[in-house]
Amino acid sequence: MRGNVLIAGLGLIGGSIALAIKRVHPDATMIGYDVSGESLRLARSLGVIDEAVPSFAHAACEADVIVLAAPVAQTEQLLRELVALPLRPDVIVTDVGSTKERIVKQAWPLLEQGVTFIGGHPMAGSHKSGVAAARAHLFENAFYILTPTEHVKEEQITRLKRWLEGTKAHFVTLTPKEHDRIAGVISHFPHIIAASLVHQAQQYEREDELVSRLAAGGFRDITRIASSNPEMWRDIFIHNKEELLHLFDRWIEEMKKIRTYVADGDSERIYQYFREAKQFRDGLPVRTKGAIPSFYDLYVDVPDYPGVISEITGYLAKERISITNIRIIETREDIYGVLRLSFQTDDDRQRAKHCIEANTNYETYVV
Ligand SMILES: NC(=O)c1ccc[n+]([C@@H]2O[C@H](COP(=O)([O-])OP(=O)(O)OC[C@H]3O[C@@H](n4cnc5c(N)ncnc54)[C@H](O)[C@@H]3O)[C@@H](O)[C@H]2O)c1
Ligand SMILES: O=C(O)C(=O)C[C@]1(C(=O)O)C=C[C@@H](O)C=C1
Repeated sequence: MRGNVLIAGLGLIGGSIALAIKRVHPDATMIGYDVSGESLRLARSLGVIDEAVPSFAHAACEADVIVLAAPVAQTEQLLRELVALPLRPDVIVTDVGSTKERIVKQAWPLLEQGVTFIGGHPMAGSHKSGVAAARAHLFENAFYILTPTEHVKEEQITRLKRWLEGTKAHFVTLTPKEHDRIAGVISHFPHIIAASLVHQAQQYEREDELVSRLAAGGFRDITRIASSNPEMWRDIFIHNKEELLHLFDRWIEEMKKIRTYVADGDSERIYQYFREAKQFRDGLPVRTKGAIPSFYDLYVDVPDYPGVISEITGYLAKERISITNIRIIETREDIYGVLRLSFQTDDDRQRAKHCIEANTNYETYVV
């Protein structure tokens, strides 16, 4: 498709959307706007956008598609600005914000003017921020929630999906309320838990500095998202306040329950608690990205000697198999460690498995 696509907010998500659109619509002109001149320059020099503009209003009036990709409070502000502008009559305005009710409410005056606004939320991301972390494939296989109101014609929704087909995401339509309720449980609330675990460790650290030095595997896994952008999460918590307050109450009840089992030394209930959680967690779809991103991981039991990682990566490089991530899991006392290699596709993972098995005696396994 041809046309001017304006991305307002050139961070991780705005940048990734721009790259995804461009790979399927090379004739479209990707125009970028950001309050940060630095992000704008970087987006231009990385080839994420074709043109960088200093004025949102001017570019918005010339755009065929407008993607609002700033933090949610700023997205509301951008929507207020759009209401006062003479936009093209067939423009599609969408956003990528992690909350939907307040944003869609803010878009009402636009909808009343007959402008197409379709709320959106690609349900994948990272704790990293900024355009340097943007990737065209970030949303592959992820759920991409759309929250159109009854004002929006079906053909406009189809047109937006066509623009976004390079994301290779699965589109799902929800009401803004449903969206905020579900996102509250599986995305927003977990971020407060991660941050609170880090606060707890920090308080203990004041008593014993070994705490952070020993913080390994499990703690790092469950708190990864505490490294996310605080500005973005502040705004999400302000937006989704009602759902989150409800979740705090339920969580406190949940903690009281499991606390009682532990206080009573009730081994059966404690076991059941973990078992039921494991069953539900293990049953979640693992090959689709989304709230829980899927990684094509391969685990390798490796002896702990210098050079073992370069030995393995060397074999993979010879067969031109690219690794997206590499990590030694847990510091263990025994002589074997577990190396976790992540790949972009299942095919790469299978090839890597055969390659390592053919060249070494190390055991490999897929979880
Ligand atoms: N990070 C994630 O995992 C994730 C996933 C899905 C959706 N989202 C949503 O996407 C949006 C962007 O998040 P991100 O992770 O890309 O953040 P980011 O920090 O990487 O990028 C945000 C960009 O917006 C710019 N910005 C701020 N105010 C602006 C304004 N008024 N006008 C134009 N640009 C402005 C910033 O300078 C920055 O470059 C947020 O609404 C967030 O809720 C984030
Ligand atoms: O993977 C991460 O780091 C994320 O936090 C991504 C995540 C999520 O909670 O799943 C964060 C916010 C979004 O709105 C969508 C995705």
